[in-house]
Amino acid sequence: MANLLLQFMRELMAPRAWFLLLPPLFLLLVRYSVSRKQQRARKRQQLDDEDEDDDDHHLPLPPSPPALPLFGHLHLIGSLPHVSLRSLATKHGPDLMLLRLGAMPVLVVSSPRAAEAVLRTHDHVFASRPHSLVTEVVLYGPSDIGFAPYGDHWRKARKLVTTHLLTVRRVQSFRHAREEEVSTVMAEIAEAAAAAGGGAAPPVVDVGELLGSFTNDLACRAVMGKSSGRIRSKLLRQLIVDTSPLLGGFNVEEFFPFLARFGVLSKVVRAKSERLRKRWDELLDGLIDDRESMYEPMAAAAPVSESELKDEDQDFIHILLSVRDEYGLSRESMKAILLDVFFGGIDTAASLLEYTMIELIQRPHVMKKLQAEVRRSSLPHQHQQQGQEDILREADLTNMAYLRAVIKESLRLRAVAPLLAPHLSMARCTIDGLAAVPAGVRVLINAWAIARDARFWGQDAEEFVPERFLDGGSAADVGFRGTDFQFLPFSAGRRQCPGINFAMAAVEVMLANLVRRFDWEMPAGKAARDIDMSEVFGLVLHRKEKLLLVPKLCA
Ligand code: HEM
Repeated sequence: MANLLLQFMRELMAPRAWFLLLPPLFLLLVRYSVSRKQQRARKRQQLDDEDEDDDDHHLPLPPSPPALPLFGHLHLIGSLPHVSLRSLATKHGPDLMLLRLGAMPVLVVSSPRAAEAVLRTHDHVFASRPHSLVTEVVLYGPSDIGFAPYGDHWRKARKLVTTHLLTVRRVQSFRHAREEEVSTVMAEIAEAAAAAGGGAAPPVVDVGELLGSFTNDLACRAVMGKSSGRIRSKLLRQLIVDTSPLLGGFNVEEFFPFLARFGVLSKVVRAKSERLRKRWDELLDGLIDDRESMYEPMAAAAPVSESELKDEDQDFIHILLSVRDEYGLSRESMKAILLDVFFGGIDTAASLLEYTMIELIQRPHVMKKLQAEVRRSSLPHQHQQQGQEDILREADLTNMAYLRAVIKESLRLRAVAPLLAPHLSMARCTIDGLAAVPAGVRVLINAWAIARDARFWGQDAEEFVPERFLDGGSAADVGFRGTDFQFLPFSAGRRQCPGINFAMAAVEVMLANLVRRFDWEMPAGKAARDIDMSEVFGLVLHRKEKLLLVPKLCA
């Protein structure tokens, strides 16, 4: 896809859609030219009406680049929207910029000051999500947390997740599961590395695949108390990859809701989403049925509250079943929440780990420094359990400041969710006394651009320099928990990611072990600087190519 305009043309060229679209397109063009002026006049009037008693009522809308009729600014957005939006913002709105993608108004936020206004000062106004046919179908309503509009359902579901599923205590209770999974991955890599002896070609490991199965198995153990098995694991990861672009918020039918109203386009999108939902249904119903068949007889014999569940029964499905009545949870809501956990838990952490490995392999001095820290601090043999790989445990990581700095730097430079998730303005709002944002505007916070902006990070903003986060470094006091608006990998405010602890625990222990146990090299004939960094945009950014590296067992 060269850009969104091309994507639009491609949807139109779908064999069944083309002829059916002619009459609505014609009507659309007529309607568009007639109504454009009226719309502008109405909008101006609306702003004036809303603000009769408001000193700010003469505030302008945020700046916009010149637009095309009908398409608005769609033609300016390339296949990596966060990159296009950064270039546009530099020229037209370094803090705030108002675009029109088709018929959809979009506010682009590109500075910490503007991000703070949206995510803290006016959080209550911007805490909703735009409606989309895709989330309506794939996420059952949406009955999940991540895409639900702001309101009672979202509040309840969010409370359930933050007080029952992703608490600090619960995340700690998965420590053994994490360590076991790390141990399994280390054994697999060690086996591959050992196979290289006796003159055989050096083993090449698909690092992305290993990390993907690691985060996948961890999420499965949290959700259902055990790994998913190879086939389910593959199915799950493929489903996530297929869903991510649709949830990224750059879908044609969202730009042209009036086209969708004519039916044809919405039918195409609906059919695509329904196929996806059917695949999710099969998987999630299977998982819930499995656990329900264990839980129901237990609950019938002696009803158990969540606090009475034994540790080994504290998987998410079990907990959801035990609080089902208290929260009035339907089967659909349960599936939607599980989908959020899989979606949030698998791809994001795997992607972060993969990008971190690339940064390390491309910067041997950083890799050496990190290896020195994890190798110095390790006390592996005291912890080794029978039949398990000798790994660094989570308790060994407490004082590893460089490990944390490397992960933070990776979160900064390689934001896995570059535009966070789309927000929606629920009412008209004036920002910083600078500009007025109407109600019903989709809001994209370009966390990727903000985190690479030399105005806030210095001249080396585009460089991978973990030292900036160490004591005495320029960003020593900057954290990712939503109080520093130049660094928002998990966002801030009401919609902030509730999975931070879950993600960070997995990433830290895995990265520490990957670099402690092995030295990593590029396959023969390849140089680290040649790693292909082409990416596919979605809610989570993916690299297109596999990351193949050669592990060498460290003596
Ligand atoms: C490196 C890992 C992760 C990153 C970078 C990340 C990032 C994000 C971001 C940027 C958002 C959107 C915030 C907004 O719209 O303002 C989000 C939302 C969310 N994340 Fe994460 N996430 C990660 C891991 C996880 C994990 C492990 C889980 C669960 C197990 C999770 C569950 C969620 C949920 C449920 C939401 C929706 C929150 C809401 O709308 O109220 N995430 N995450």
